[in-house]
Amino acid sequence: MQGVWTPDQIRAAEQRLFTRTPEPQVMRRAAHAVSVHAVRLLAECTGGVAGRHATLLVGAGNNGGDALWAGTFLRRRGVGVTAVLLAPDKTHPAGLAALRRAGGRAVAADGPSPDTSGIGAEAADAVERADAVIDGIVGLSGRGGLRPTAAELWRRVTAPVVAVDLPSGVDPVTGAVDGPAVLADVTVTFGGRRPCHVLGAGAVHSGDVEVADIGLDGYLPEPELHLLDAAEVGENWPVPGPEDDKYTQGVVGVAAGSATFPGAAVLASGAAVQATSGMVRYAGPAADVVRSHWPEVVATGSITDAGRVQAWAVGPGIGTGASGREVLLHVLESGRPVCADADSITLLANDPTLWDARDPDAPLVLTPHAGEFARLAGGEAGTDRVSAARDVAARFDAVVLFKGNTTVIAAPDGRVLVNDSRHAWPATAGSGDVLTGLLGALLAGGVEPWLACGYATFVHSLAAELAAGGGRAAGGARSGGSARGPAGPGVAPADGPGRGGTFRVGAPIGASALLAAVPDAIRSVREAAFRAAFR
Ligand SMILES: NC(=O)C1=CN([C@@H]2O[C@H](COP(=O)(O)OP(=O)(O)OC[C@H]3O[C@@H](n4cnc5c(N)ncnc54)[C@H](O)[C@@H]3O)[C@@H](O)[C@H]2O)[C@@H](O)CC1
Ligand SMILES: [K+]
Repeated sequence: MQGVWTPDQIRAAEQRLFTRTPEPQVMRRAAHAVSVHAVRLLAECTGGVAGRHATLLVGAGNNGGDALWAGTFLRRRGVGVTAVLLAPDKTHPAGLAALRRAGGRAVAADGPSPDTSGIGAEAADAVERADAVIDGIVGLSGRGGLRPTAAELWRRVTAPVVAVDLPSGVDPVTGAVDGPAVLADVTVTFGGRRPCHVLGAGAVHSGDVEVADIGLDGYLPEPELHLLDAAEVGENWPVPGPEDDKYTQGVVGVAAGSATFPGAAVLASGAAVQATSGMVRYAGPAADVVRSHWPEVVATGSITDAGRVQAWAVGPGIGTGASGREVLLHVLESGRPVCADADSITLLANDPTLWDARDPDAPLVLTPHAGEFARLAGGEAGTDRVSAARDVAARFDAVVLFKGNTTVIAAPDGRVLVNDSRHAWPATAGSGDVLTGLLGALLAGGVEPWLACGYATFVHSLAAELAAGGGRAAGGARSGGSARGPAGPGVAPADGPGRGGTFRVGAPIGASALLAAVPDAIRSVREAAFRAAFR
């Protein structure tokens, strides 16, 4: 599992590090890592390094200092470097002196300009003609969107971008973007990811995040957030062992759908079938339809005849009336782990007496989207979705999987996992029903609920991407080093509506296609685990 630390945690760790290693030395280490990635990007995007030109956007603080030192290292590789200074009076003095000594040039951002932008002609030229841009406008101390001069410079950037620490203009803590902000191809950060690299729009603006070692390891506390990787998901996805039969792997019960709306039942049951080799039971009015789609499901018309299960997935399409309430009550009283989604969340939010039916020892997972979350919480989540999810998890003693482009998974004890899918392919009707089925299967397989949410979300998101045939591409950032491709000198990036990963190839999918891709997604994470084990 990878960690994510808040700016305050990072700053405190840096202060402890500085008692052993002088601050300028740490900065040079950070800057060297930035220069390494800038060299890589230059080589990939222009086919060369020496003789190319990098432009540094330099703000008032240490983030600008990092950029200036990175420029100094680039000079040693024969790269022409121009620093555009946004606050000439406050520019990091040692960094600026070092760049000048190395033969780099510095120009003020504002100055006599041929237009009304206020950007000096030299600065405009340096930005527009750059082969690569290094964003050192603002880092951990950033607040709000880019200020006007920085925004005007950014508007002129067409070259690939390496952001220092984080893309300027993105809120370091929440990842929110509420003004102009840099869209980076690569963000080089130090010691560990910050929340803005994985939350909300910040995850997209960061592009590929590279974590450089600056010696912080021994000084960092428990991370604020956690991220899963494919290998970890694959290693822990339950598959049958030599001693297993259909019962020992855990039987999952699905209570979803209605006679008039059987789709949710088909999708949730199908997801459970694809996720587990054990047994799936379905109970509800869509039993015939479920059976016809998934003959392996043991389906019955009534929740009271469902038989024994090790976990329940309940809610999609059950309705918020009396029959839905009966189903939910039965499931909550079963004493089994429950994944409660969709209508069951609305039922719980509307009728607090339902909580009394719950066996306090049985884990409960709630999987709200924004509207359901607001109903549960009694108000909108706002921009700090992590704190909001943590509060609701503690309040209801449940694991809360708060859906969104970044899914936030909070446990009642305060642990938080995030899944920064950086694509929105799962935003399609019925995709939540698939997630519910996956989660039910993992809970029935005995996976710890917080992790089960993380594994299910990871596979769900990957299945959507595989089904869509997605990946970032033309006009956008590199994806696995491929999107911009190894273009020759002078080859412009392909046209596209965005930079920094905002444009994606692939085609929209429906939930059935997502569901069909689940086995491929599981196969892919298991392969990642296999490769990691033999690395
Ligand atoms: N403490 C250290 O020595 C180290 C810090 N590092 C770098 O230092 C950075 C933090 O440096 P600082 O604390 O000096 O602050 P920053 O460089 O993040 O910010 C500098 C100033 O920019 C201004 N600013 C805030 N929001 C802005 C916006 N939206 N647009 C334009 N200007 C804005 C503020 O006046 C702020 O004080 C980190 O992000 C990292 O890049 C690294 O060198 C590692 C070591
Ligand atoms: K930056």
